[in-house]
Amino acid sequence: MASVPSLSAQVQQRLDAALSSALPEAAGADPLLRRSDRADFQANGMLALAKKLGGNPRELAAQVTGGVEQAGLIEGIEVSGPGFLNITLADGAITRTLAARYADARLGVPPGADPGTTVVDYAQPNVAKEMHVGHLRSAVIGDAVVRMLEFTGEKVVRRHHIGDWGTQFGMLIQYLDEHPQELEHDGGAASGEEAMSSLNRLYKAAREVFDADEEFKTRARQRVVALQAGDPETLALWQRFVDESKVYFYSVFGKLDMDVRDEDIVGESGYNDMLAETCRLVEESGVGVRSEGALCVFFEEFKGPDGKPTPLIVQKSDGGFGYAATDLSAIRDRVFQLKADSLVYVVDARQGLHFKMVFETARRMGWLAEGVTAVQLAFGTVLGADGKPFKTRAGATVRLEDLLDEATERASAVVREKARDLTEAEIAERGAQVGIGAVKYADLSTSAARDYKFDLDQMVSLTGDTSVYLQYAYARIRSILRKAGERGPAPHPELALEPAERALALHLDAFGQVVTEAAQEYAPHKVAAYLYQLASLFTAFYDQCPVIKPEPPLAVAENRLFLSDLTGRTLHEGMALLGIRTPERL
Ligand SMILES: NC(=[NH2+])NCCC[C@H](N)C(=O)O
Repeated sequence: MASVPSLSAQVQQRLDAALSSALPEAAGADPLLRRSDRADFQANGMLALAKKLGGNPRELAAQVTGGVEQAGLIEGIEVSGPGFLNITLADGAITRTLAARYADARLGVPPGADPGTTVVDYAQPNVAKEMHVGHLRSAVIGDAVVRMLEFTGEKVVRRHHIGDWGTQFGMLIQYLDEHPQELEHDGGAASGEEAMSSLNRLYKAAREVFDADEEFKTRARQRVVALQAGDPETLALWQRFVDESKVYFYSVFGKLDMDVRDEDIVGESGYNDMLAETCRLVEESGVGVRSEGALCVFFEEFKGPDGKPTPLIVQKSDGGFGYAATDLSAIRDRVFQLKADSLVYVVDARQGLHFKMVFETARRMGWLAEGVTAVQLAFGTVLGADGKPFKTRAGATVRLEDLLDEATERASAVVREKARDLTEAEIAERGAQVGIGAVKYADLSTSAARDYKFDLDQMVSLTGDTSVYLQYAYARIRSILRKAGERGPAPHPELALEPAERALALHLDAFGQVVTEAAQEYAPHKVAAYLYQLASLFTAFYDQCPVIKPEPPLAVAENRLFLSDLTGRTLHEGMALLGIRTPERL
């Protein structure tokens, strides 16, 4: 079923028609329509237009006003101030539009007009290493971006570009070869925590031998060569590190309630076969030049942290390939094999220079040609309460699993306090949904580029801009609908709307536009801000407009139940786009 145009789209259409018949030369000009508290909508576009055409804005506004078709949609339209149009909608039109929305499973989010293929590079931890809060941000933001894009009809290819290749594996593999029992677990598969702690133990032990024993060092270096040459025995040992790490990754992603699929994990090693070719192309085209043996691309425009222009090193002087060669190869794969027209990299802002140089190199190579965009969705740093990068008291990186477990524990305490008739199992389940939701929402509700403070107390708070507040609003709506008994939700366009009903209804109308914009801009925080406002407007509505007690007339009750139900569904869908659960009861 086709989505119903929003009220603002309907008004826009009538204004466009009036504008082009009043002034054919102004056809297509943007009337700059927005929500307003003075009327329902305000259009400010006449000012700029009059300036451009050299007329009087108030006169132009009056002329357009006279030509707007009002029937069935607009109750009043008047010119105010220097030439604004204030537009009030007919109550019945508002309710009718939302009633059509009610029957639309997409809640007014239009399927993308021209869907393409987007590769989202996110949730990319490193093999044999602990995940940190930066990996959490990439996972949470990337997951929301994927969900939003998919909902708007875009074809999405997920890529978890894990760090699974490089010289550091020589030492680890050699050590494992000499101590094969190190990654063996009694009783089958290890838990994520066990997997990571054995990897940590192994890393430490290997490092110690590596630093103390020259002969081991030599053997470790030979292992790097064997790995790069594709020696089967060496590859098999390497694979054990990858598999062990995946047990750990999956357990963290599982706790985050994220579904990561094996086929989407294409780590650095996945581009190994392309590296030599990538370098050859870069060198032969002249885009890269040899400098002291290394293959470099130079830029006037990008300066390193020291203020001097830094080159992108595609191949080191010893012949080794690094991070950049892999990313350049990944671009070729994504553009030419996966046929992507958009590439999004959800990566820490501190890798900004790397991506600028990689994208510019790919542009010079013609790999990122017209019609293909590449952006880094750069995110800021997670800070501790002290405003410094988030660390434990002892200065160590915080273990992600501990963090998530603590969030769940705290949330369970909040749930238990409020719970009247929940079993322990239910409390644990809700605790996880609330706790993980809180961590995700805190991350998603600030724009990605900004740093934010990791403050669990604030995150699980019932008041303020938190996921718990939104989850409670949802659970409250579900409870109202259950309590309504015989009376059910039904729209009544014949009824006049109270101000709080009207404000809620007009906000509900905007969902499609907000989601479309947020998806296009890779900006989940816009959805979060929308939902917070929705929950706040619902609270005001529920305070001012009785739904169940004192019992309103049947039609009024049904109409309010209808607004409540649509609010609930919108909250549910919006939270789902952020990857956050909305339990039926809390
Ligand atoms: N295509 C990419 N370079 N993606 C980002 C990878 C992030 C890297 N593994 C890290 O932990 O920092």
